[in-house]
Amino acid sequence: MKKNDWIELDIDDLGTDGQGIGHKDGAAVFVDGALPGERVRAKVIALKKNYVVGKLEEILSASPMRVKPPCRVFGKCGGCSLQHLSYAAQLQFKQNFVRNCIQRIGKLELPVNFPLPARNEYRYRNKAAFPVQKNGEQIDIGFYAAHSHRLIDVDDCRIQPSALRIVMSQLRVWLVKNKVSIYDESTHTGLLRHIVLRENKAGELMLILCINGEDIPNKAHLIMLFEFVLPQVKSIILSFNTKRTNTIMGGRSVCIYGKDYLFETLCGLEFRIGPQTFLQVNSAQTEALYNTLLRMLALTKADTVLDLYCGAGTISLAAARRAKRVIGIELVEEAVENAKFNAKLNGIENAIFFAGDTARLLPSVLEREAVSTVIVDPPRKGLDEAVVRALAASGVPKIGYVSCNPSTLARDLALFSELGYSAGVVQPVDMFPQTTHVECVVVLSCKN
Ligand SMILES: C[S@@+](CC[C@H](N)C(=O)[O-])C[C@H]1O[C@@H](n2cnc3c(N)ncnc32)[C@H](O)[C@@H]1O
Repeated sequence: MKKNDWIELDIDDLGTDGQGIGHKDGAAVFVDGALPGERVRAKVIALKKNYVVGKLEEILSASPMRVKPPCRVFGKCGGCSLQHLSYAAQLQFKQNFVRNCIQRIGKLELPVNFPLPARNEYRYRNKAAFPVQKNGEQIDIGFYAAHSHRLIDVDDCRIQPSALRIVMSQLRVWLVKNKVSIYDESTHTGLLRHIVLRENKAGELMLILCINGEDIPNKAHLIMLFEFVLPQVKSIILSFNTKRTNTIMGGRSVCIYGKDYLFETLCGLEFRIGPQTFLQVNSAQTEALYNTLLRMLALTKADTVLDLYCGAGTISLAAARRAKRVIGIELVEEAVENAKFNAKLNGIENAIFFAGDTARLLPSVLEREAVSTVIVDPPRKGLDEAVVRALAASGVPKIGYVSCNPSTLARDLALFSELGYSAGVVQPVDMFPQTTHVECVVVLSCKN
């Protein structure tokens, strides 16, 4: 095979980013947009050391699992990668993906259940974050194309809140009328960098403008555009981010309209959520995730629970109702303030929270407290090795691991297994339909 060759091949697998994988002349060929069970014609566009990249030119025989993607920028935008696959087949893909990670990375043989399906296949996200770029005279607001910083302009996104459309059009009016300058990452000049929208289950919205500066022009006009047209906007925040960084939010923020928080109801509890505070992006499915974890942990009023990476205390407070006592640890101070507030708001008196890095705070907490169960819900990079070693050295009887990345989960389970823990069944929970992402819950028990 050489570049620009036309090839025909059968697709027999899906890659981690949702690309179809077939084989030709002994090489794996990755073809974006092709599905297992299909015969396709592709043009060779790159020959890498271990694989070939083909561009889909024609589907010669289509998979019965193929569906028509509803989004007009599907295939261009780097957001969703599975809109062309039926939802049932997406779930099957996710189960296989988790199983492969556990076997290949973790070298473990664990039962992996079929994923709990999401209640909504579209419009399920409660948070949208869009970069803004100047494109000649036009302002592009949207998503980056896959593996690039090239922006695909969008006026709606099918997995985001439906209010997004109106938010985008009102923002464009304000941007143009007030000649708001747009951030240019190559020169580190210009004001507006990102737009973030959060929505709670009641449909209330928080709009966050991430700016490279200290203020925006004509705030009154911006507020007026939302106050009358979209009264669901309860909060407008400026987040100051003047660093040369890919991080979206800056460390400081100020509320210029309404309140600097939204309330969300999860598992029958109320949570105050600030602009910096992590919240699972699929609120409806978050309840399924937490209920799955709590069912698998089977907490009793004798348990002292340590909830690591606790965010605004959402899991902690749901666990506190079933346990003797809960201790939460979280890096972001605003989230910890919200967690403390949320405990009071819900009349929960058996939960306390500490702000700081888990690896730093963990040893002293484990020494002080007779912890019977630990919950970990780390970011995608998984657990620091020091955290796994500290937990294993403490001999805590039970660990509930919530993971948004099956690869790092498998790596961490392997280390726990070496250090005397055995993992039970892995339960994937689909929080992210139309994408290859999947959340997993697994409970580990100390063997001694
Ligand atoms: C996947 S979220 C889980 C949050 C919470 N359990 C929930 O369900 O909403 C991971 C959390 O870990 C926090 N975090 C990241 N690094 C941390 C660290 N080194 N120590 C403590 N918390 C950290 C993040 O701020 C975030 O709130």
